[in-house]
Amino acid sequence: MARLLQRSMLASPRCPAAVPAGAETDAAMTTPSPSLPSIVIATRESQLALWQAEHVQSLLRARGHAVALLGMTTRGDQILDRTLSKVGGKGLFVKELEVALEEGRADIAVHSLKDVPMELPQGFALACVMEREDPRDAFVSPGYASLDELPHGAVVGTSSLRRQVLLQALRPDLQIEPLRGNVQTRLRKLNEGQYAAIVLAAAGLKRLGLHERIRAVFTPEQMLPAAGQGALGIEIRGDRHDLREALAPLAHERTWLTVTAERAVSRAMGGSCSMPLAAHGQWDGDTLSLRAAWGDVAARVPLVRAEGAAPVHTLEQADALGLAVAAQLRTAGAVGAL
Ligand SMILES: NCc1[nH]cc(CCC(=O)O)c1CC(=O)O
Repeated sequence: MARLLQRSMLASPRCPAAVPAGAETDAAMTTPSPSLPSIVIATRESQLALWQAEHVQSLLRARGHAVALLGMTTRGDQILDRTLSKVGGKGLFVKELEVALEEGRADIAVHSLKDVPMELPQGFALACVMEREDPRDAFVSPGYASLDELPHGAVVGTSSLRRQVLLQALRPDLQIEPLRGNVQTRLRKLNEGQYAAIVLAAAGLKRLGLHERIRAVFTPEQMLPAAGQGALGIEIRGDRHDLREALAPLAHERTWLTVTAERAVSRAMGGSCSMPLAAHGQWDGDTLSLRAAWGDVAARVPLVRAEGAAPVHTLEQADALGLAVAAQLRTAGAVGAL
């Protein structure tokens, strides 16, 4: 299912940040230039996906491109009753968008990198990675200010295996219950009283203007983020060289290097959302420090952790750091899927 979205349908008063200051008001900059490619963005229709697509739309418009959105529903949006890891994982949110790129109905797809499989299918490429939002996880609860305040045995909602094992490591007494759906659906279920607290990515809440729902953010020491969390990636068909130039100004080099290292850990471990895996990079000058954690929900294996650091200037160096940290994880007892 796909349809071209009208501007009026997308008006989202909750997300003023979707329009960078000055971008839409400067008529000279937003008048499409006939010499630049016009661009159709394929997007899911959750509020977060729309925010992200509109964000890219406004950045490209500010550079003189005519940009339209093509809204579509993916399998991942339809299957809401089962844990994603059981029904096919990350690819579920991207496949339909790739078909639109393949058929030329759209030119680019904007993704939360966290949801993008480590290896893109043949014929597709990541044209750029954009500046990262807050990569941390957020504690959201109407009744409690932090994880420490939760009473013994409290019910916490998350369907992420990573969050599940990391929460269990912090508080073995908690009862972790599945929680699916887009950000708004998850908040509604929390409001309905099914959970004492839930854990969500801070980035999604901030993008949707829902900062005030965040009671506490977990430090990476407490809850190591997922590879790519908080970063957006733009996917194109590999043969669309005409678009690479248009998208290059949207790239954020530091973020790209960081998430390349993080994603290399996932790739080396055969990571999918059926494997609890965290990978998070932080900079100290030109040195990238990369930490990773692996766990096994069923076997209740204690968490395996590894870390490494190296000066990183190229994507190859970032990738090598990720592979080295993955190798350490395996030495320490982590079992990859490959
Ligand atoms: N799996 C769903 C998903 N994909 C990306 C985000 C948040 C935004 C981001 O990480 O960029 C979320 C929601 C969440 O994990 O709370």
